[in-house]
Amino acid sequence: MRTNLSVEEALSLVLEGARGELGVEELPLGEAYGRVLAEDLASLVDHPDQDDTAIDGYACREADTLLASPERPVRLRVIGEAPAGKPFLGEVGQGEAVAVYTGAPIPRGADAVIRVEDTRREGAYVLLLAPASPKDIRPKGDDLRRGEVYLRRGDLLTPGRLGLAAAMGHPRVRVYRRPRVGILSTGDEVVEPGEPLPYGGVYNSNAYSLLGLVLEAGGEPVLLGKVPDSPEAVMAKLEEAGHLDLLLTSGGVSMGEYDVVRKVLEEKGEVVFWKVRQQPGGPLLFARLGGLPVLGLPGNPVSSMVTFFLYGRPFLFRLLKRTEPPYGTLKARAETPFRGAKGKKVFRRGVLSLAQGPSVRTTGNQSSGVLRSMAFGNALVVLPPDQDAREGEEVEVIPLTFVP
Ligand SMILES: Nc1nc2c(c(=O)[nH]1)N[C@H]1C(S)=C(S)[C@@H](COP(=O)(O)OP(=O)(O)OC[C@H]3O[C@@H](n4cnc5c(N)ncnc54)[C@H](O)[C@@H]3O)O[C@H]1N2
Ligand code: MOO
Ligand SMILES: [Mg+2]
Repeated sequence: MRTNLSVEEALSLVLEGARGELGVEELPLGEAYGRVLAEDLASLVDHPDQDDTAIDGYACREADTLLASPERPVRLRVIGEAPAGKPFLGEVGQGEAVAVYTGAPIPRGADAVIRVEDTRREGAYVLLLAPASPKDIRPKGDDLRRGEVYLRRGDLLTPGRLGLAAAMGHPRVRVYRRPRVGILSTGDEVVEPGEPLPYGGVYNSNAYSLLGLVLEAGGEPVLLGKVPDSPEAVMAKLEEAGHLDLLLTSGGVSMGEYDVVRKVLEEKGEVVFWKVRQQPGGPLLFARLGGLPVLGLPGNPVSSMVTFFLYGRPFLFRLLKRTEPPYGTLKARAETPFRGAKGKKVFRRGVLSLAQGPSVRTTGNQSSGVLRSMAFGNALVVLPPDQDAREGEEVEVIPLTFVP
């Protein structure tokens, strides 16, 4: 078993463990929001499928209208109407115009449009008070070209991309099955919210913060409840989790006598590594139990969240072949000092603001037992080993919501 790894070594070992092919399912667009494409999508159509008008007005020949002005309007005969969806199928000749409505194809023979505000209707004629122009014509294929690929395998179906799949003409899409992620809390002291809190007890916050993080990463959380610090109970749960794509345990991976998760995995499974030179999350463990990858997250509420975010999220992104990285980093000005740690890479919790150019301030109490820092912080401030950051200095920040 390897121990005291750098963050980078630990992450590469976790990613090596993200093997295996997720299944694929085909869903109607209405059920595919937030899923990850398992196929490239090419457009079935040009969009717009014809040159069309961006404005309500009249389509005509530009050459007829060059001298039009309020003082000397140009008079054209209106030969038809083209509401969007009811194209005008005739041809526009010299001295003629067709009333067109936004989105309607430009009739044959016309090469310019004028907005209705710059015209005056007189019975079967229209007076143009200004020249017509091609600038308000949206050319065919301006958005999409038939046969061209716009969405790729691994793309997350965001609102715009779900709409784009529809604009391309796809009623159904093939997406990856959501990776199933078991969440198991451990510890005699852990109690479900709703139960009375015994002396020395703690409510099971890890299960729920991890549930949220798993959903955010595109996984399907499977709550496995909690087990007391008993090897048999832990082993039974590990077997129950055998068919999942990843198991997250929280607690029981530090030095204590009662840290059964580590002991069971050392005996029954293969521990890939234990302990990373980071804070929070130092006692992180990564193991395999048969085909089941297990991330043994530290029990402290901040540690379990930060270690899942830094290792579990990339693991799931790898399984989902995501085309975007699991998180980005950006430089920001430290508005408050941030303390580093000896020999460890540190992830302090901060509040990042982009308003006055990226700047970040501490959430306050940085104890890894203070979950508030993850409830009200929106970023991790990354400090290299043995380095502090003074106020005003530039620091590296990982936003907890993706900002490229
Ligand atoms: N002598 C040493 N002691 C500790 C070390 C060390 O290096 N030497 N490491 C510390 C660090 S760092 C961390 S992180 C913790 C991690 O320990 P465990 O993974 O064994 O976590 P537990 O001891 O089981 O619990 C830690 C803490 O978190 C609370 N907890 C546990 N599960 C939950 C849950 N589901 N929901 C909410 N809170 C939970 C638990 O009550 C403890 O307070 O070890 C340090 N010790
Ligand atoms: O690893 Mo711990 O998360 O610093 O308490
Ligand atoms: Mg412990």
